[in-house]
Amino acid sequence: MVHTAETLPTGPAPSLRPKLSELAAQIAENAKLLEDYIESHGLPYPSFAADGPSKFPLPPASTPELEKLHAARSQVLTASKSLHDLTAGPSEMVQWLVWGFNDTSTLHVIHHFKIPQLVPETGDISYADLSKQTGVSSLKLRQVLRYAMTNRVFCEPRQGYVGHTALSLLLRNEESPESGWIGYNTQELCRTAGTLVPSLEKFPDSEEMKEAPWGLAFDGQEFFEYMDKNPESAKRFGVSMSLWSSGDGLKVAPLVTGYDWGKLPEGATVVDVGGATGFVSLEIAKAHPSLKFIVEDIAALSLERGKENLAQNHPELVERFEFRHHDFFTEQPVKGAEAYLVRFVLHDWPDKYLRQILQNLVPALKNGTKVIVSDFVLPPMNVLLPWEERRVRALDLVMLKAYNSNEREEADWRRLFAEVDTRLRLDSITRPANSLLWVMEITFVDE
Ligand SMILES: C[S@@+](CC[C@H](N)C(=O)[O-])C[C@H]1O[C@@H](n2cnc3c(N)ncnc32)[C@H](O)[C@@H]1O
Repeated sequence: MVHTAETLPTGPAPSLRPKLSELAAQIAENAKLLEDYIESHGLPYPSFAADGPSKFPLPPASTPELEKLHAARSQVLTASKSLHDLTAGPSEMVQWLVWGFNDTSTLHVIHHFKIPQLVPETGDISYADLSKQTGVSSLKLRQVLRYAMTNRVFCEPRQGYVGHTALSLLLRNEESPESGWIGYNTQELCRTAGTLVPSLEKFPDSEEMKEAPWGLAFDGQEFFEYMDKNPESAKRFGVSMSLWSSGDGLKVAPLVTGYDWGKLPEGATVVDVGGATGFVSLEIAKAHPSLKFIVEDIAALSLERGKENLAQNHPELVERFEFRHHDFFTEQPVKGAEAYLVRFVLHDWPDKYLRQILQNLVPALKNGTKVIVSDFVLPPMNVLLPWEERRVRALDLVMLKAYNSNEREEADWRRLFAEVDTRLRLDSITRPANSLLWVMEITFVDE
């Protein structure tokens, strides 16, 4: 039986006629809830100042109030955006919407000239001194930084001097996920802003990565090809991704507990297709001592790192792991394993390639084999709160820009599995608690 963990009602579209006072009341009510929790638990109070917390303080995952507080926070974010937009009015909104590139380009300057590293952790520095150290005129620096300050990136504690805020301080460490995120977006992904229209115009139906906005921005190089040739960019991309995985989104834990691995037979082998360093399999292995794993990837470096990590940090697991170079666009070489895990891989690929990846698994499957796909399942429009909706739609848009791909709704997944092979039976599609990724269990039925 196919079931969804969450009933996703296609709710009414968010009101197009909200009332200012009702939005304000919603904000007040939910903000009070959050504030009371923070104060009564002695958590650091949110602040723009450099000594403020780097994240909005929420309790740890096991706290019973967590869901309520998450919801309150989403309500505040959603209602305050509505209140802001409604009060700005359509004409003024147009001006700001299209100026979003000012936000990105000022961050680009800040990252490029290493301003966060030049501004002292405490205290401040004059524009003149920043100019000496960067070679950029202090007038121009002031123009850029004062705009960025309207986004809480740096502050001017006294006229002509720049100091850190909680946000800019996060960028002081060049290795931080936030710095990586800015580097990747301002130097790479941002270029697709200029190539989206040409890609849609020249290649309206294309499923080829080289014809995606990314390909057009990088002389026909596909995303993965580019990353292969630019290891520094690849590293930065990897670091920036941990911004998502360290949040509640892409953690491995929900897959470990959210799928019943115990139903696999004693001693079963799980093939982790596109498994990178095998970090996902590693967590499953710790919780399920009878399972064995074969981690496959095309990236030799990832496999090497995975092997090293296992030998150094988990020698007791080495016997249960194998690492193999495998291109998933060729036939699966490990035949007859009990399960094939494809986690966070398929969403990168347009339908045509997604089908090829799965088709290459089919010759290896035997009756009863499980194919476990863990990936995004896009909710229909208007199910999520608008704030969350925006986050999800942004991800979907990035799939288009980088890969000519898209996030899929439940109906898309069903269609795709059926197109690959009618013997692939989708048994369940569930979203583990606290996870952005869903888990789809498919059984190969060949009777
Ligand atoms: C987004 S990562 C997902 C990694 C991991 N499964 C996870 O859950 O985070 C996609 C992985 O697919 C691998 N990959 C890309 N193209 C591949 C190919 N043709 N064959 C095998 N692996 C490939 C990449 O090297 C990368 O490790």
